[in-house]
Amino acid sequence: MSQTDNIYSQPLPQVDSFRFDQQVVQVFPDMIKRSVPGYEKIINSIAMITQRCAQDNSNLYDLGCSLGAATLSMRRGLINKQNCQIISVDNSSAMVETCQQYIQAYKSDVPVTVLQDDICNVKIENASVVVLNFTLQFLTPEKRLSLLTNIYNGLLPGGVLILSEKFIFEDTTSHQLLIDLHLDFKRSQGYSELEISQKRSSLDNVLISDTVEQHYQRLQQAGFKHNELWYQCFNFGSILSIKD
Ligand SMILES: Nc1ncnc2c1ncn2[C@@H]1O[C@H](C[S@+](CC[C@H]([NH3+])C(=O)[O-])CC(=O)[O-])[C@@H](O)[C@H]1O
Ligand SMILES: O=C(O)C(=O)Cc1ccccc1
Repeated sequence: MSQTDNIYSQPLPQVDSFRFDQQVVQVFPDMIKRSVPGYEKIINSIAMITQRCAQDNSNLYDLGCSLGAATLSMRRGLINKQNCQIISVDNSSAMVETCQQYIQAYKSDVPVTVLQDDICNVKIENASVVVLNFTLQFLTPEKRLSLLTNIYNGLLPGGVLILSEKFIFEDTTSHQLLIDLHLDFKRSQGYSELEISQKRSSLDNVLISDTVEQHYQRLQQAGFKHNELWYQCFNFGSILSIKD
């Protein structure tokens, strides 16, 4: 299945900006598991949140689905729900192609549609669960509020948004320690100093993090009144937002 991520293991003459291309697709499950502390916990919890929050006759969205890990988790949470469908969206053609294969590999009665599109162009409608699992951070900051507003407007009463992100922290002492702990996590997963530093420069200006407070503010501006951090490990975490 997935290969070991060694994309940044050799010195590169020039480190290009990070892209979700075919090379990344080939190692993606390994890369994300070894780079994001708590990733598997969040993926597994998405099934539990879905089981409790999905509504009969509704749509569920996985925005920035990559290879569909969150889609498959949502689908596992949909047992005993009637007439639900999942719409999974990613703008990387390489991701979408392989995602289709992953989804088809597991049999299920729940229909899944995988779309190659910018998530900013997708109309969210009749939604009970929307997942943004480490995707919002890759959108230019100016586009973030309108996406969240679109999601809020497309959610049914009682519908939820699961928003997972890499955070920054206003308190510089806490910020530095949590960043260092993330680097320790990557070292513990077998990444070398060279891999860590080349990956970091490839993500410069590509992955733009906000503070938890900035997320709360933006979610409130979008209309969400109930926003709570339900999981955090170092500088990675996930917010659950509920529409009244
Ligand atoms: N504007 C956009 N429109 C559509 N897709 C986008 C856009 N910008 C970025 N993406 C896509 O968002 C995904 C982010 S990865 C999500 C992991 C997944 N959710 C997981 O639960 O495994 C997170 C990470 O690698 O840290 C990539 O597949 C991009 O192509
Ligand atoms: O690798 C990192 O340092 C990250 O911040 C997380 C990540 C994981 C997978 C793709 C891009 C970023």
